[in-house]
Amino acid sequence: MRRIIVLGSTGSIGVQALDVIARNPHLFEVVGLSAGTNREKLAEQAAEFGVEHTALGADESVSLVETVAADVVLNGITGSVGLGPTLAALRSGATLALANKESLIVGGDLVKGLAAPGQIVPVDSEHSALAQALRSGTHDEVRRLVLTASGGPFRGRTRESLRDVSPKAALAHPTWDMGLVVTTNSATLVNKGLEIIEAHLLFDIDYDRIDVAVHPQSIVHSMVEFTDGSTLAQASPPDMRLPISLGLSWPDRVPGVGVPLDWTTVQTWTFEPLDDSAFPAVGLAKEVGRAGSTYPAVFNAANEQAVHAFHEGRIGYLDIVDTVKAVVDAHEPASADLEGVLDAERWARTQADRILSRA
Ligand SMILES: NC(=O)C1=CN([C@@H]2O[C@H](COP(=O)(O)OP(=O)(O)OC[C@H]3O[C@@H](n4cnc5c(N)ncnc54)[C@H](OP(=O)(O)O)[C@@H]3O)[C@@H](O)[C@H]2O)C=CC1
Ligand SMILES: CC(=O)[C@@H](O)[C@H](O)COP(=O)(O)O
Ligand SMILES: [Mn+2]
Repeated sequence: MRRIIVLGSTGSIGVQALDVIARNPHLFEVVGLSAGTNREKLAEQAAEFGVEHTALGADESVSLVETVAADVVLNGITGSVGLGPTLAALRSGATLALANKESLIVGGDLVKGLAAPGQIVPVDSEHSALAQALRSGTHDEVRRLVLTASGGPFRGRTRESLRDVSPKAALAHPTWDMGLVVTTNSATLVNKGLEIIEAHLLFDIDYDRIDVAVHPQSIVHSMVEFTDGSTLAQASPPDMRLPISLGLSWPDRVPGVGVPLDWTTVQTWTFEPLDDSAFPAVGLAKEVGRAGSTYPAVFNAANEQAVHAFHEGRIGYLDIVDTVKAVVDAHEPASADLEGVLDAERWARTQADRILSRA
């Protein structure tokens, strides 16, 4: 029986994690829950799962992780505000089931330096797929990683045709039902950029050997190409409960958690290259990842500001990545210790807000 803390329990990842747990009471027990502001839903969940310890906000989430003993902390918080809870989870010695990719990306070596080997289990679907495929070979046998991308709701469009797209259109993800920020990031392809940095940090593969293939069906969740020319892909219908369950029970699988593919009906899986001119965020993220230091934190923080401005109707879709690029270009890297990262984030948010107010 594993004791689980679910951070961000009221969100898309959190609710699906509780569904997995509710269906497998012989495997998991919830010992702590946290949310941002949604006190009512948090209280309902605590009552349903008989949980004594709850927290609201990032600071209380840190205290929760520090005071409640758990085997696994699932970080399903959205945004880089999840950094403190990620660091606390690693310090606690629990396994960190990581959906909150932002904390790894902004924390970089800081997060990696705290993590024992195998302590971080990725929940992001692509990285879960890679982790599963990587069980089949050694690090030296890996030639490259290929992350699949759905392409988002604007796949096939030119940059100019995207100038006036609405927030509602950006939230119409073709294959996944997720929270507002990650869904918007899928529409700009910033999500795939963040995921390249996440893959580099998790699996120690250099950026030249991490590629993206657009796969609109979101059935193949990513692939590992090995040195002998063999490629292993992980495939399953798009349902986050599978990678979430692996995050909670790694290295074991939870029987029945997902519905397998149906091989008795005709289906077509397609793959195509990414259009870098319409979606420059992936190339920019690779540059940022290569530059390292405080650049990834700045990239992410500027994006978070821009995404919120877009949904408040203050800027257009194209302004999101244009703003991120302008902030990254203006950044002077600093030491990437915790203070340095937090300073760089504050600087990036202020800088982004200045640019956004003129957009
Ligand atoms: N949803 C998905 O399918 C996938 C998500 N991810 C990643 O998982 C993470 C969560 O995404 P998702 O579930 O979609 O997001 P949601 O917006 O649906 O949920 C976010 C959760 O974080 C909580 N939260 C927000 N701010 C704080 C804070 N300051 N302190 C504590 N909790 C906070 C929210 O609480 P409240 O309800 O009170 O606001 C909510 O529970 C993101 O990093 C995302 O990129 C990765 C792959 C797939
Ligand atoms: C489900 C998941 O892992 C998301 O991060 C997903 O990858 C988003 O889809 P895109 O491929 O459109 O970014
Ligand atoms: Mn993903």
